[in-house]
Amino acid sequence: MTDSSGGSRPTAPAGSAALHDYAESAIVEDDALVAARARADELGATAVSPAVGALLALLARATDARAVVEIGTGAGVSGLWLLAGMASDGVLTTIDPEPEHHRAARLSFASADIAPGRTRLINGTPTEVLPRLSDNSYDLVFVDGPLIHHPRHVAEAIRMLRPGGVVVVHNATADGAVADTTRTDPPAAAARAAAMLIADDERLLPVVIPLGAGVLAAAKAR
Ligand SMILES: C[S@@+](CC[C@H](N)C(=O)[O-])C[C@H]1O[C@@H](n2cnc3c(N)ncnc32)[C@H](O)[C@@H]1O
Repeated sequence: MTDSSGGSRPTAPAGSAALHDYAESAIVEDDALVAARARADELGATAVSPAVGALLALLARATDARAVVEIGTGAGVSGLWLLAGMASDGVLTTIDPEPEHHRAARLSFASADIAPGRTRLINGTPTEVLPRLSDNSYDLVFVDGPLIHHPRHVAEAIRMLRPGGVVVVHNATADGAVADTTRTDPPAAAARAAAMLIADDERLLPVVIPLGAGVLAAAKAR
């Protein structure tokens, strides 16, 4: 899905906004993703940007992911990207409390010819559902629910990750507020608390990736 055709590929100019634009415009989404993105817009379930999607696929492939948990299904945009990078027999477990979002995601998965057995959609709030998922069992956990719940979701994600697994937190900088010590509002505090849970865990190797709404990724020691 990356445009490697040469002639029409944008060149990378200097400057962080231009670099950001370049990173996003270098990714070309297929028809199923374009349709899923339109469903997400209709529902107001803000989807990951194309570059964040490509990063999810890359991390799924790098971890040879067979068991992935997603917190916040939306209309299935990030799910499609995760499935694109996962092993062909991998299963995506994706959790969302909104039945309408799951209906849209089912359409998105079907229109991309994803076999029904490769997705497990769990309707419920992640704080109720996650404690039922096993410790040390998942290759990748993607956290993309409401920012205010990130600390609880990240704590569960760390517990569920297998050694060598990767946690990916979306909207991790709260639009940059996480670095501004004067910001003590609940979203900024939640983003900071989630980041500290990761920073304070010696088993985790973290990095902040300035793509889309800001991504924090961390690999668990083997
Ligand atoms: C940003 S959207 C997810 C977008 C999706 N990951 C994608 O990129 O296509 C956040 C999702 O979290 C769900 N959500 C709402 N309330 C929630 C809650 N209390 N806990 C977890 N998820 C919730 C929403 O229904 C919404 O679908």
